[in-house]
Amino acid sequence: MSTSVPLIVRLLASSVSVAGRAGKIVRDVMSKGELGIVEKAKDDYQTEADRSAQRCIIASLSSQYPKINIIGEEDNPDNEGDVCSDWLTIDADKEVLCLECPSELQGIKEEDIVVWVDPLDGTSEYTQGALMLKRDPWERWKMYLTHPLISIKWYLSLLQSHYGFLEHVTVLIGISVNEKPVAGVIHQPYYKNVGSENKTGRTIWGLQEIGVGGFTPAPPPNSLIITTTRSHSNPVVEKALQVMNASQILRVGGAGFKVLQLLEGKASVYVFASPGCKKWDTCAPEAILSAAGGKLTDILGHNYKYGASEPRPNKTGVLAAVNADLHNYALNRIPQELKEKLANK
Ligand SMILES: Nc1ncnc2c1ncn2[C@@H]1O[C@H](COP(=O)(O)O)[C@@H](O)[C@H]1OP(=O)(O)O
Ligand SMILES: [Mg+2]
Repeated sequence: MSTSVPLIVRLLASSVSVAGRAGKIVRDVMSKGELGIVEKAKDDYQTEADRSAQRCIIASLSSQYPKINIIGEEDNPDNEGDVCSDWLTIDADKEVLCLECPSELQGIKEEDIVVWVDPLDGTSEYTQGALMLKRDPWERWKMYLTHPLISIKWYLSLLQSHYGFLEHVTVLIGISVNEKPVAGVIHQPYYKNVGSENKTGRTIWGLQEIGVGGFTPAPPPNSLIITTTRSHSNPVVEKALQVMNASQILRVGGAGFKVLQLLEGKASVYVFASPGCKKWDTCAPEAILSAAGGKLTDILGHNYKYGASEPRPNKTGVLAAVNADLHNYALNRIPQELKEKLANK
């Protein structure tokens, strides 16, 4: 790859390619059927796909950009296994390589960059999707036949919803400079491909001042549709949803997938009034959403910082919207008392 291409553009192009490779690892681990699930903390799981996809991304990026600080969700002593040679990806997306470099980012050096990697956002949805994919079709029918109270319609919708969970899974690579997310990649390994011939997923990228690519963003819905967690709710999260006066609430997995819903016009605001998300969950989604004209902050309206020494947890939740007006609307609806509760946790 030519070094005459500005660093940030090269890094984004490399991240697009390696995210696709990591997505293939995520699918391969699922196909082999041995997920190797470990509970890292309460309700916080890790699988072989998280571990291998992270090793692929970090080894590939650090071999090309040795001075960049790369921080991954699965950075821990249990994740120091070998990196297969065919995981090492030094390709760079050709379309991204042709992008103009934003003026503010022209002179930056590797040392100024921190990359936040979530190799598999939506681990709970990945493991639940696996449950239905793995089960032998005959076992499934036996389950139906031996439970006469389960109607065929109910059974089919259960199957559908479990398959659907896999679309919530994403690979996230967020690029920050001077503590601010400036570029990012969201790769969806199972985009419209469960049971179909398309086995490549899709990759969406964003770059500050330039915009987003990989798909065309859609305008927001006409009424207020909120997207939020399906697996990490609690009474404070529910209270913050209630006050929004929304016409519909979508409950889906993963920070990456929720931001995709905003960009695709399926929802207009993402509300999560709880700790739980970490810097690697929000860096790439925030960069892409901002490049598309949206805004992502905590529930108090403050920006998260993405310097290497920042604490990993996003303790004061997530509030994101497709534009500043909707963000402001949602911010004003959240009661002061709820904001204080989160700030003092
Ligand atoms: N309580 C929690 N414990 C662990 N991870 C959480 C928690 N809440 C949120 N997350 C992370 O933030 C993402 C978005 O949250 P949610 O799906 O609940 O909206 C999750 O996919 C998960 O990332 P990951 O799947 O990478 O561990
Ligand atoms: Mg995550």
